[in-house]
This record gives sequence, structure tokens and C-alpha cells, in this order.
Amino acid sequence: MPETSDVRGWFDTHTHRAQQFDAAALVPLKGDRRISVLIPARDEEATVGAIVTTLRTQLVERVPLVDEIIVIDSHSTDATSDVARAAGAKVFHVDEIVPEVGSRTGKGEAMWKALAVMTGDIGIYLDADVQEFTADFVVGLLGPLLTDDGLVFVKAFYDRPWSTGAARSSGGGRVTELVARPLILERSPALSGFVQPLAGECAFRAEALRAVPFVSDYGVDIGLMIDVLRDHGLSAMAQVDLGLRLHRHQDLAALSAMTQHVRAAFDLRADPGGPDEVESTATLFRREGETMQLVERTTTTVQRPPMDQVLSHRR
Ligand SMILES: O=c1ccn([C@@H]2O[C@H](COP(=O)(O)OP(=O)(O)O)[C@@H](O)[C@H]2O)c(=O)[nH]1
Ligand SMILES: O=C(O)[C@@H](COP(=O)(O)O)O[C@H]1O[C@H](CO)[C@@H](O)[C@H](O)[C@H]1O
Repeated sequence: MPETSDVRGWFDTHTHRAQQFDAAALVPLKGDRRISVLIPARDEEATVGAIVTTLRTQLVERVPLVDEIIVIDSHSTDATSDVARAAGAKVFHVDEIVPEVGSRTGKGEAMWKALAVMTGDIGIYLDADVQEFTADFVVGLLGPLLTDDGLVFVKAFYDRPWSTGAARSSGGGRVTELVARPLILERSPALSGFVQPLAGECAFRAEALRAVPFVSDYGVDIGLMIDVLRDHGLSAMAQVDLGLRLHRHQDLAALSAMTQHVRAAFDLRADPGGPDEVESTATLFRREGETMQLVERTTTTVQRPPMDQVLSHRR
């Protein structure tokens, strides 16, 4: 188990603030590298358009920091694709990317398939449900990666109040606080300095993430952290304070399933040579009419192989 001082040392030297960085000042640091923003989106018609418009106007047109904005439609049932395309994003449906490997549901699947269509050397994942999105999310994530060649992965963190308005108490990030962070202390303590280990926003060097498996659902975020730590070490990872994030909060049933995926990701990624799927069963209670029913929910969490293996088979 790493010494707390090791984590403390990492925290003190590898924690940044978005305000440290300026979009225009980062452009010359790109060199000949291309930067792709990748947004997995399922039923996000209400928010994805504003996010893409902000990115396009501020970080493509006004300051040429971002080279492409890609939205991966993850089996949306609303107008996510049309809204994203109208705002200026390249839109791909998850089923149309590397169709030879089939298609699964889930956030991790959308993020994994984005690696097959991005043309950038550097990628940034963003969630599509963030309200009050600003370009600082991307500038802050890119800052450490463009100013320190020793980094391969930068994770976001922020205050996650439960609601907007004056009473912006904390309260968001329930799976993070109640499940992920205790599991990290128990099973991957080197990661215990990350404030938001499940944050959907991160920046990365493309070759680093094309070399690791992707857990296909909500376990993807912690799964990537575990693999990047193993492949590159903590010193190649950093985090950046983006200030405040307001987003849609899921109901407890959805969070309960998310918890099973996050727990399964630790099992899947703890043993790189192990199985590619883990099944977990939870007992739930559901009121049906006048009576309470006891039901069991079995969740199967699977992982996809490194994308560079899939792409090499195409050559
Ligand atoms: O099957 C899915 C589930 C989620 N998402 C996207 O992944 C991001 C984070 O998901 P969600 O908001 O559900 O997670 P939360 O932030 O509520 O934990 C959002 O952009 C979702 O649209 C996705 O692409 N496919
Ligand atoms: O942090 C969490 O507990 C969950 C749910 O957040 P809320 O309790 O709904 O604010 O959200 C995070 O985890 C998900 C699973 O990894 C990610 O997909 C989300 O992007 C991240 O916000």
C-alpha cells in the first residue's frame, strides 16, 4: 500500500486549477498534434447542443485549440444526434463504428468506440448532461497535458452541488463518495488522491487509451484509472479543478446498478489476464400495487479489448 505521504506528495504536485491555463496560450504548445473532444451521449437533446456550440465557437472558431468535436450517439431515443449535428459536431451512432465487433449498450461502449473514429493525438471525454458548461472544462483538462509531456491522463474534479440556485449544497457524486472512494482505499489506494475518480471528464493521449480494455458500462471511468495507473504510474496522471459542475442526477435504482458496474470494474481490472465479464446479483424491493415484491437483479459487466487490437485486425 503506498504511503499516505506518496499520495499526499502526488496530490501536492499533480493537482491543478483550470484558471492556471489560457486557451490562446495553449495553442502553440499543440505543435503538430490534433485534439479531439469526444462526447458519449444517450438522450441528451436538452444539453448537448449548448455544449457543442460553446466548444465550436470558443475553442474551434475563436481560438483554434480543438480540431474536432465528436458526439457518439449511444442508442438515444430522442433528437440527440440531430441537435448535436446542428450545433456543429461530427455524430456517429455507436452501432456504425467497427460494426464487425458488434455493439453493446452503455457509456463505456460509446467511449471505447470513439477511439476508432477520433483523428486526434489527444482526446478529451466530456459528459453530455452538464448544465452551465463552459470552455474552461476543456482548457483546464488540456492545460496539464500540453504543458507536461510526462503526463498521459488528466482527470477533472469539481464541486457537485445537488441543485442549482442559492442552496447549492454538495450532495452530487453519490456513487463516488459511498462506493468508489472506499473501494479505492481498499483495492487501489494509490488512486486515493483523486477527488472525483468517477468523473466523466478527462484528457488523455490517444495511444495510452487505445492500449487498454474498456469496461462497457458505468465501470469504464474507474476501469481506465486502474489501467492507466498500472501502465504508466501515478506520476503520469494528474487532476484539474474545474470549479463547479451541475448535471442531471440519476434515481437511486440507476445508481444501484451503477454501483454494481463500478464494483465489477475493480474485479475485472484487478487481474488483466482474468475473465472479460463479471456477473453480480443484487436483491431489490419493488412495490407492486398493495404488495412489496422482492426481486433479484443480475448485472453483467463486460469489457472490450484494447481498441488498437481491433484496428490492427482491419489493416
Ligand atoms: O448508456 C449510456 C449511459 C450514459 N451515457 C452518457 O455518459 C455520460 C454520463 O452518463 P450519466 O449522465 O448517465 O452519468 P451520471 O453523470 O449521471 O453519473 C452522459 O453524457 C450520458 O449521456 C452514454 O453515452 N450511454
Ligand atoms: O459520481 C457519481 O456518483 C455518479 C452519479 O452522480 P450523482 O450522484 O447523480 O450526482 O456520477 C459519476 O459516475 C458515473 C459512473 O462512473 C459517471 O458516468 C459520471 O460521469 C460521473 O458523474
